[in-house]
Amino acid sequence: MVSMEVKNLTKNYGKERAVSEISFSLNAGEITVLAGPNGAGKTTTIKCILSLLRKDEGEVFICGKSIKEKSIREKLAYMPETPDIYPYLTVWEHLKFIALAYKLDSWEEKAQEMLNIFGIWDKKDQISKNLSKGMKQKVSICMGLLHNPDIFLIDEPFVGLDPKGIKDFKDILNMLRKQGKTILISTHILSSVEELNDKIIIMKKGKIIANGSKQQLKDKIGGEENMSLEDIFLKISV
Ligand SMILES: Nc1ncnc2c1ncn2[C@@H]1O[C@H](COP(=O)(O)OP(=O)(O)OP(=O)(O)O)[C@@H](O)[C@H]1O
Repeated sequence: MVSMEVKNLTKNYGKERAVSEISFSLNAGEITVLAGPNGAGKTTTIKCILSLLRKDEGEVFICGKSIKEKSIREKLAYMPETPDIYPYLTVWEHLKFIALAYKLDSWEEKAQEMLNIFGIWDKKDQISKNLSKGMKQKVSICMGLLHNPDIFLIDEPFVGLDPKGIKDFKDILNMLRKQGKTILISTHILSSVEELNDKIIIMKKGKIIANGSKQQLKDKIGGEENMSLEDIFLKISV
């Protein structure tokens, strides 16, 4: 089932066209990997979807409804590459902030469970300024999960996480997929999503140059059976 549809999205920075009339859809219960060389337009695309950047043209629909409706935007969670957290709030206050913003009831148990999964429960009263980069990333992930959104847009999720953090986050992504959530992961580290993709979208110079399952992309280039996602990407994008 299609849960998000992007139609003809275009974004210019001044005279430079960063994203050029791209269209794609994301399905519920699937993980889509958004890949592309530096400057391909991946972050611009995600930020336009979230209305963090004003798009020049195009429309985004969530379950058939325009993303312009505020209530629809609450279905989304964004996990940026650089954790967007407040230096003088404690870890727990960040989660409380999300609970207040989304008017959540009985959020504490879930918040505690998530902090435990990521091994940062003992940091709950620490101000975020003093956390390591990976710990900040974990707080940002917990914030994204707390309001139980349906669609996750995630930029470089594994950069900065330690091996256990990566494994825990992969387990969470798999669980969300099983729950029927929609997940878009933008990453350069394709080995990290080798087992974690249903569809791959490859962008280059603001355009989509490939879109399909790993098998479909492999067939497109006549690749060998055991070809890795990284090899497929390099063959298509270079
Ligand atoms: N604020 C900005 N002002 C002007 N140009 C920008 C701005 N942000 C991005 N660009 C340009 O838009 C294009 C797409 O950039 P974008 O950051 O979306 O690419 P990306 O695929 O996310 O790259 P990376 O993998 O390096 O993070 C690039 O040519 C970049 O220089």
